[in-house]
Amino acid sequence: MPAQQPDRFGFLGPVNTFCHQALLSVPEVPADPVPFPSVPLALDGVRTGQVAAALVPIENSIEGGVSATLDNLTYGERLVITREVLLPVQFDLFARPGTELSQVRRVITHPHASAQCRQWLADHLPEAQVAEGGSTAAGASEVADPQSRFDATICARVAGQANGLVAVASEIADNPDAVTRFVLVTRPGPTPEPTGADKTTLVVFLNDDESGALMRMLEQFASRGVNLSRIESRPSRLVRGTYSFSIDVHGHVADARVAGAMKGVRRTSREVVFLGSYPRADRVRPAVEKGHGDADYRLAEEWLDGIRGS
Ligand SMILES: O=C(O)C(=O)Cc1ccccc1
Repeated sequence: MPAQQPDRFGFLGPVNTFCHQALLSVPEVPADPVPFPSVPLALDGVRTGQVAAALVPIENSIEGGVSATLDNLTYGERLVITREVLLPVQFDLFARPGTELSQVRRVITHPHASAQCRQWLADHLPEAQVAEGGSTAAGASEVADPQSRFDATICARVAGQANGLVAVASEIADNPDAVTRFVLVTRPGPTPEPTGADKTTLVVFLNDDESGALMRMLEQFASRGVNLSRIESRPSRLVRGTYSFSIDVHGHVADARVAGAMKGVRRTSREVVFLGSYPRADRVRPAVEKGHGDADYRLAEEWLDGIRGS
């Protein structure tokens, strides 16, 4: 069993991945974070107590959700998100010194990096084979090996330079404003206090044989003025041909309107997985619609208690 580092945080490594950069951007992270070669291994490191928490990518603004993270959090032993970190990402094509762009035949990188440079690759390296690496920095370290069968990698500048590579093309992302969202994940414990600018992540398994089940689930949020910032379907591993919905909700489970919506969804769906309430990275506070504030719920509760004589 790997050494226990209960005061340290893990991340998708090796050093100089985007994930590493995102972790270093959080001021209160303990020193010496621990690199893991994949998202499942980083999350298992948290489950076994090897590290206290791990930062992993969950979504990027071009390619969408990171399935390795979404599925592991849904089906693996329960973990919760306690924080999110947003990182603008820029990609360069790095190769061993002396390599020309025209000589690049084989590229290795993380699939989310190649996906975000798809058009550039089609325009500039239409014949190149692009292989999947565990991370962008792992790709850089592979290409740095003179015996490597790969000629180039798509990675962050810091990863290319740290591995002694040179940029054969710079800023090759199809969308220069791409942002990746990372989440800090821990074993279940106290939910972070509400800040007024929070997010809640849920996975909902609907009753698939009921027509309109998705619409009724969305109504639970809409009727309480609760906005969603992400909803995506993933194939359900429980019943073939069915899907779960991974959802980010604006608000905290301590907000009465969010709790009310969650109870409504729980009553009317097959299963709901709570993956945590945590502060929003952009600190934007949602406008609470009239009649949906905590005080409104409290007054209505007191009114009903009065009627019931309780
Ligand atoms: O491979 C990395 O560097 C990561 O942190 C995963 C990733 C890959 C591409 C864009 C953002 C994050």
